[in-house]
Amino acid sequence: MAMAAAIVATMPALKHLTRITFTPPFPRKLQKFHSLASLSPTFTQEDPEQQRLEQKQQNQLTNNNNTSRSSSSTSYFPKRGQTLELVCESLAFKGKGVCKVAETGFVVMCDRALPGERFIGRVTRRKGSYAEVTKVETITPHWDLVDAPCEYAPYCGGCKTQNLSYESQLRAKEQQVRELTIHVGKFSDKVPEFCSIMKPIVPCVIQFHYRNKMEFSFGSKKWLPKELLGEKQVGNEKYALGLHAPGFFDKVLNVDKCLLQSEPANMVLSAIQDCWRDSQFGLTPYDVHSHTGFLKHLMLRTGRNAETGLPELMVNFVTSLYKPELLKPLVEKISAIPEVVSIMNNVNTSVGNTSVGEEEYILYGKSTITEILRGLTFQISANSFFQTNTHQACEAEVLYKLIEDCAGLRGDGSQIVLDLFCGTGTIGLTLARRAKHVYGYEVVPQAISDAHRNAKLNRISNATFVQGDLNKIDESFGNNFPKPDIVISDPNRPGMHMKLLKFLIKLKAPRIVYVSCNPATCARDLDYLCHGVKEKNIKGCYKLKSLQPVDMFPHTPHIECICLLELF
Ligand SMILES: C[S@@+](CC[C@H](N)C(=O)[O-])C[C@H]1O[C@@H](n2cnc3c(N)ncnc32)[C@H](O)[C@@H]1O
Repeated sequence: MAMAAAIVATMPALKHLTRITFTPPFPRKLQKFHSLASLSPTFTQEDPEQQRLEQKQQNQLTNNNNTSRSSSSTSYFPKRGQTLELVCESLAFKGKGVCKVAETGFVVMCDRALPGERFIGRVTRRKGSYAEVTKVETITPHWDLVDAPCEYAPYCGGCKTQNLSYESQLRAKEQQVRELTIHVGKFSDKVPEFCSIMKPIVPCVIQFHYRNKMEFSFGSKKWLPKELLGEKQVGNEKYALGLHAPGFFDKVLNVDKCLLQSEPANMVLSAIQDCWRDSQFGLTPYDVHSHTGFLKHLMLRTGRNAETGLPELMVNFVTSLYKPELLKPLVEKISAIPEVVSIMNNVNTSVGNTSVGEEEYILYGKSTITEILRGLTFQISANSFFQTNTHQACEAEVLYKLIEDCAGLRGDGSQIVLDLFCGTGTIGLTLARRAKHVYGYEVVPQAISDAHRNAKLNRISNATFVQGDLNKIDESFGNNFPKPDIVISDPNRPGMHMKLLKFLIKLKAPRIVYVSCNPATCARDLDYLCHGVKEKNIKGCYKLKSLQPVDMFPHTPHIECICLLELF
């Protein structure tokens, strides 16, 4: 694969606006990665391959349950529209409740059903060996019920488990990782070492205001709860700014405040909510049906000033056109908030729901914000990935400390590190101080520029970052770096591509640290690396030494895992 160093061309300043044009053709490819950053499940435009995989894994799990059903009831399959009385037993993918139909043991999945909850569900669709239901009515609530502090919690697609005690959330996540490791990863829990491999989940001490990045959508159709559906909404009252309501790609739940993001970010959100519908400004939300309208998304990102440690904020307006004069009143209002140091405009003319623009403009301040991590300073641009839980990743340093411990660098400066899916270089640069050289690979050109800038900023000269798509590697991949002693792989939710897995099996680096934000694809990839793929005549060559779940996302179904693999 020809991997070219990133080129992010900066065009001459246009009056007060700086225009940054991206190297084509990457934005099309990025759509799916960045839409995954959203909190709303409906907003995510997931890769069909990923959906097939999740479906397969779901079937594998439910098959396990469904094959243990009594033979008299194995023919049972509920009909579409049928109502059933159900009890939720546990949580599975995307936080869906796993329930069994009494006397048959047949498994159904229900969004927003929580462990212990008895409810009436209506069958909506058949999916492989199981069925999906929607909740009609709760008969008795779930165990460990707590009051959800957020007023939007019953509807919002983000915090699905806010009214489940945090201890129960942790238990459910730990159980989910364990089940996936056994059923998808094919690791036996009957062997004595299984208990020592599976580490208990690391909780997150701060359970609110932990997210440093939130992406809200502008919409022309406000989502309303059932009880308000009759209310007439005229003109701009129909407009909304918030998160997509689960199940509706075209309806937006209006939110004035989000308890997951920082206080300054909430100040910005509230300031924008106060005025964006004002007809004198002529601002319109983008309509996903007619493909008209101007405002698409609002991204708020919180960092910290490297000298003072105080919060600093980036505001990114994603619009369908480049019309900075329309944004001027909003820019004037929010630039008055002292924490706001950067206001960006990503212009996205495509009909897709992505927040990455083909062009990016600075409307106010600088084009990056900073964050401090393990004594290093990182500059982050609007479209670069950065771990979203600042406390767990940066302040308490849980995640990066665990990664460093797993990497187990000797510290004599003799070892080579390969940092796959390196983003802005955070993992590689924190390891570079103890390594001979770090080689990082990443698809987003902006993230690669950030990584170069971050290496320079921290006076690290033993790190090389290269832009390229790790799903498209060919035989030549690996020719440009020496054999690594340690591979770090930190992919997005779809996990690693088969080409990359094959490369790693052939490469045979002594150690792999696999950092994953999707325990399902993580289990699949661990299975390939450790057990191989019979049909493809690929032999696995790694032993799973430890699997450590970390809660980076309280109240949401997401789980982070750090796995250590060693060559047998
Ligand atoms: C979970 S993030 C990890 C980033 C980084 N390791 C960190 O901790 O900040 C995954 C990264 O993989 C990148 N990525 C996604 N798909 C990729 C691909 N096919 N090839 C290379 N990089 C990819 C994303 O842009 C993102 O920066």
